[in-house]
Amino acid sequence: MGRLVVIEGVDGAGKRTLAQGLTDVVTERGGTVARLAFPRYDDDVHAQLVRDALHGRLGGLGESVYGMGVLYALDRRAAADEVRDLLRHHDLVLLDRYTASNAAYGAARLRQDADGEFVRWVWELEVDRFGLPVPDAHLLLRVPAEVAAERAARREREEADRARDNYETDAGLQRRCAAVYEGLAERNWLAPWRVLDGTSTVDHRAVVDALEQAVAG
Ligand SMILES: Nc1ncnc2c1ncn2[C@@H]1O[C@H](COP(=O)(O)OP(=O)(O)OP(=O)(O)O)[C@@H](O)[C@H]1O
Ligand SMILES: Cc1cn([C@H]2C[C@H](O)[C@@H](COP(=O)(O)O)O2)c(=O)[nH]c1=O
Repeated sequence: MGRLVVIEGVDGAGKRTLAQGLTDVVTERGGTVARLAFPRYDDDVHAQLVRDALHGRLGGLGESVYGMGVLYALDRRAAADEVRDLLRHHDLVLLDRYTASNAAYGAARLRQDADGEFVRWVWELEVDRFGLPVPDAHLLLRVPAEVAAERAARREREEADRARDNYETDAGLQRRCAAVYEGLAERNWLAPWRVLDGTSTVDHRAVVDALEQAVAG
């Protein structure tokens, strides 16, 4: 049975880049890695509705924090069997965002913290009610919101189809979200958290070593 590891962080923190770096190290060492990124815009109708809402195309739905939370969660619910199957066939299943993203962004939108009602609701919905696979570990890429925003803006200029959405252009939301993530990590919410400094080059070998030790220990 493989390990389920989730990468979290604000928009532009470098999650996709970290996922690729960790994948390279694990495969170099002979292991197998499967990756998913949530929302699954290419595969799931709930994720496609999320995208519409994030770009202001679903009327008032995007305003509803709980409504958005349900759509994100339904995308994961639809992926749950696939995640379980991937865990049976790979050493590492690496997720770019998962349940903690819902907790962090929703709480930040409602100006709550990691002990707030919204974070509890996400756990009740996604873990207790939907029975989603629980991660073995979270990796939080800690990056000042300004740095992440600059990276996201640069990526928007450089890559086609990467126009920033309503969350990505909201600097206050990104700052509050970074604070909620810190609270989730302090509490080891849902699973253990390891915080990585995303402002400099991440040592991918050291991260994989630490994950392997955590599994062995
Ligand atoms: N450690 C780093 N130092 C400098 N630039 C980085 C670093 N990691 C990623 N970047 C750059 O920052 C930009 C955003 O990175 P990436 O796409 O990995 O972020 P992300 O967290 O997956 O973003 P999003 O959540 O918005 O999809 C990219 O242009 C990437 O090359
Ligand atoms: C999975 C998930 C994501 N979000 C937020 C985080 C981002 O701002 C957007 C879209 O994600 P992307 O990585 O930029 O494609 O949605 C969320 O609030 N809840 C979630 O479960």
